[in-house]
Amino acid sequence: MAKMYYNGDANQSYLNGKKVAVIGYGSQGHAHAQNMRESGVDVVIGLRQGKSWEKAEKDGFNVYPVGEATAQADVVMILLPDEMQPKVYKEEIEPNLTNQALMFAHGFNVHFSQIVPPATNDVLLVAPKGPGHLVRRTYEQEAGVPALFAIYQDVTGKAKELALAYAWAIGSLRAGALETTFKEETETDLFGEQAVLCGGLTSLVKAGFETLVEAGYQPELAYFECLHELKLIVDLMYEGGMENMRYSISDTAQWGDFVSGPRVVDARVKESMKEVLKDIQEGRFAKGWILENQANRPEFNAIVQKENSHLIEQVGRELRAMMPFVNKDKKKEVVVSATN
Ligand SMILES: NC(=O)C1=CN([C@@H]2O[C@H](COP(=O)(O)OP(=O)(O)OC[C@H]3O[C@@H](n4cnc5c(N)ncnc54)[C@H](OP(=O)(O)O)[C@@H]3O)[C@@H](O)[C@H]2O)C=CC1
Ligand SMILES: CC(=O)[C@](C)(O)C(=O)O
Repeated sequence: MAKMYYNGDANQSYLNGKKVAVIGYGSQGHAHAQNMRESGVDVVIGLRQGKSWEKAEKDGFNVYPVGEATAQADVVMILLPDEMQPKVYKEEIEPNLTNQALMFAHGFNVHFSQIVPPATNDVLLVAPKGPGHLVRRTYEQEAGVPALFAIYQDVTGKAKELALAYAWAIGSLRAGALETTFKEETETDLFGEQAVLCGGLTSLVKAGFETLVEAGYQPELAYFECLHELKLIVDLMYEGGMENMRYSISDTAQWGDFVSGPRVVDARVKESMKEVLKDIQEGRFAKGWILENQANRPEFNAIVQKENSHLIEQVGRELRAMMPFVNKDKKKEVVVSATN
């Protein structure tokens, strides 16, 4: 087993007296900034004028243009959208670099040479293995999201100490951190989000939903069966593996799992996964994503429109509106129709 790092492995005072500039205040940025502040770290935010700037100010942070935040910091954590990073780095971060440590939460731009850091600075990543809003929510629950960390360049000899102190400050060492490389983090993160977590899962859920609806079953029933219940099943796997989930479901469901699962996700699926991984490893995915953004996202925007109008999304919106507890973190007034 690889070595996992936990709270006791970090020099928790390493960031004392140091200023961390979090560049970006979105999914990851708001979580890192708020968690670090509560861990006693001096945090400033680097942004452009806009909704994030207003939100960060409302959350009590000192917000500066990216260059100014970079210039005053000892550590710069870039939490901008991957496709925005090269331009902002070139125009606003690089000109303000002296000896700051440069940090990322995903290795994409360094690994695919969209950002070439100076040889004079520590360069590292701390990548929580989970959505930013859960990095924040679990921190508040005295828990944390596990993270990967990688050292790309260690000029000071302190890069690993910084990585562990940072992972501690955002709460990830409560769950554990694993050392990796920029290449391994980038390739596995892209693969996981494409073939399993997001791409694979949404395709499977939609296929299941469409199969039931096309066979004449009620869309609401198909939603509950193929999407809503998924969280309940995955929660059991999260808590105790597939064994725990299988313990909790019926033996009928377990038998169905064993005899039908491999028919749905058969050998062809694994072959497709290997092709997806190869596209990532050989840079074809990265090239396509970079070009899509350079062309101002024609395909991306069209697919978003199509996906959001899928029947499963329409049905889901209606059902979730009647289940405000589903989004307990979002304040929703319960609209109780006269017919309820
Ligand atoms: N989302 C996740 O859960 C995870 C993300 N990551 C990585 O974290 C990094 C950040 O991703 P994520 O948090 O999802 O990003 P988001 O899209 O959620 O947030 C991006 C932030 O950057 C700001 N921003 C965008 N463009 C600019 C600009 N030109 N100048 C200044 N600020 C700008 C946005 O502000 P504005 O309001 O102005 O648009 C926003 O605050 C990425 O490298 C990603 O791969 C890693 C693990 C998980
Ligand atoms: C949440 C996460 O880690 C992802 C799916 O890789 C991402 O949002 O980049």
